[in-house]
Amino acid sequence: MLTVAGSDSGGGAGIQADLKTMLALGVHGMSVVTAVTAQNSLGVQGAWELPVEAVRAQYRSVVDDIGVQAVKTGMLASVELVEAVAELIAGTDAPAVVDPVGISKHGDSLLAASALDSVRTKLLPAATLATPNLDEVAQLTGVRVESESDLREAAAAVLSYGPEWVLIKGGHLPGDAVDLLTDGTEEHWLRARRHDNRHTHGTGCTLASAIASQLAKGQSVPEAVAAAKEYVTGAIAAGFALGGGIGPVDHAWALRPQAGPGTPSA
Ligand SMILES: Nc1ncnc2c1ncn2[C@@H]1O[C@H](COP(=O)(O)OP(=O)(O)O)[C@@H](O)[C@H]1O
Ligand SMILES: Cc1ncc(COP(=O)(O)OP(=O)(O)O)c(N)n1
Repeated sequence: MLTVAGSDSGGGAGIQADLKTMLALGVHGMSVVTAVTAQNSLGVQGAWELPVEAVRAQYRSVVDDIGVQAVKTGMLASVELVEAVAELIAGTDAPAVVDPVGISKHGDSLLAASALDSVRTKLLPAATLATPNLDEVAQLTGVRVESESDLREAAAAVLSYGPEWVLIKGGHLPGDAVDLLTDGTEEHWLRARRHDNRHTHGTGCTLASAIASQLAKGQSVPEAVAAAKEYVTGAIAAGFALGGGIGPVDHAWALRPQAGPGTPSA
């Protein structure tokens, strides 16, 4: 499986979260790095994009020789990278999970405002599944979700840009962690108990790469999302208290059920 995303030096989100998730779920992980961030549990201290040429070359190297069963996209940073990646995934015969990463949990921008229109008109139409969080829904569609009852309106607004499926992540709402998956016909509500654990850095990347990993194994979109929700919920429950701020989820939780949550060493 292939992730096209930014690097998080702290290892909680981005490429690092994606590769750990793929390993935990038993698929071969490959990566196209779009940007490098200096990032830790306190926030993003710096970000540098790679040239479009470097992103295209990484993608072609992997796809033309090894092949891919599923692609996941994350931080794309700029108009140029969004448009190049949209073209690459549209030309690849594999399901694409698009996580339209806009802003980190700490409020740091990971996408230029000027790129929003390209996300709407080029990237989302190339997606098998888009997985926006509530801030990204607001940025992309103007719909402000304040409760579970607004999730349908948000899903319809995102679907109008052309992805086959959308998963609206309600993780930022109070109460249970409820997400809505729909293709405009079928509706699947995914509900998990909210874990009162502040160490949730990387939840969105982890969920999207878990979904793509399950798609790579041949599951349908609803099956892949259900399995991925279970994986991310376990990873949040076991989250690590690393650093002085918001620590990462525990990507390896399912590999060491005996160890119990929250006992890692950096
Ligand atoms: N505290 C929590 N307990 C359980 N599940 C959560 C919690 N926070 C988020 N989730 C779930 O984690 C997944 C990622 O959602 P979210 O955190 O909203 O994404 P993002 O990282 O993109 O902001 C969703 O399935 C959401 O419901
Ligand atoms: C390099 C990089 N990519 C994406 C994100 C956002 O990740 P996400 O899973 O949404 O987690 P939070 O930032 O919300 O904790 C990132 N931070 N860095």
